[in-house]
Amino acid sequence: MTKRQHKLEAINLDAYYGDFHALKNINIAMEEKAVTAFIGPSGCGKSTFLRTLNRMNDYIDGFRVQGQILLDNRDIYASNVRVDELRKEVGMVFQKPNPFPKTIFENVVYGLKIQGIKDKKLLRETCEKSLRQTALWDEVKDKLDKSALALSGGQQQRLCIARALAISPSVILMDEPTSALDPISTAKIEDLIHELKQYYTIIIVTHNMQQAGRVSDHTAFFYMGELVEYSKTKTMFTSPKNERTQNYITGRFG
Ligand SMILES: Nc1ncnc2c1ncn2[C@@H]1O[C@H](COP(=O)(O)OP(=O)(O)OP(=O)(O)O)[C@@H](O)[C@H]1O
Repeated sequence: MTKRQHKLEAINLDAYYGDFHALKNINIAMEEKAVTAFIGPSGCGKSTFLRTLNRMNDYIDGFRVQGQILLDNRDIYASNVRVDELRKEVGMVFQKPNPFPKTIFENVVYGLKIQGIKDKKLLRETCEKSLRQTALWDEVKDKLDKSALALSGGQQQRLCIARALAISPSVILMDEPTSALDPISTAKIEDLIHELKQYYTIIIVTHNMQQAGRVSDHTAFFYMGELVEYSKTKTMFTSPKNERTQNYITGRFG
């Protein structure tokens, strides 16, 4: 078997909100075309870390990082990196589905249009392909010109994933993508994650340990800004090495 590549890597990464030290010397290498889950109690730094992976925190006043994040071995915080290019490569899906108040079609092709792509055939083809990838095509193909806001919450989240896929990223960051969804919609997104990992590197923040167990290949446990343990998901849930990990996954705190 060929050795799997590391798609993303953090090296001695520290992050601060002003004086507050939110991430402490994080070292982790995340595998290509696999799912990595970030777990840990509220406020431990999962979202902060996820957002450093496409520089989403750049918008926050007083936020700064030290150390490196390598994407395909290139430091994404290097001065010559174009953040708009980075975000094309590293897409993001948020906790609450956030479609724009536009048609389904316009939502999916939004990123392409921003890039100046006007070719109608290309836009239509990309729209269909992305909606098929998120198993939404059959449900919406007859109402592409209807408002995305009329879709159910679960459909809206799959639409947001389709919107992220339309710009051909290689990494998709998901910040608690199912926490606002019912169990059936959650199962659909989990199935989707399973399909998508053939083509994409997926990093997911989740509060739901069963979900981490179901969807991820590797799991990272964070606690108070530190990466406490990182291993294959099976190993983490059957024989965690650290007592804090054990306490967390057995529900003793959280
Ligand atoms: N914009 C901000 N300004 C200042 N501090 C922040 C900001 N965002 C997060 N923090 C702090 O950084 C720490 C980590 O927050 P983060 O949102 O990354 O945690 P989390 O593990 O994702 O939590 P949750 O599971 O509740 O979403 C927390 O102490 C939080 O209060």
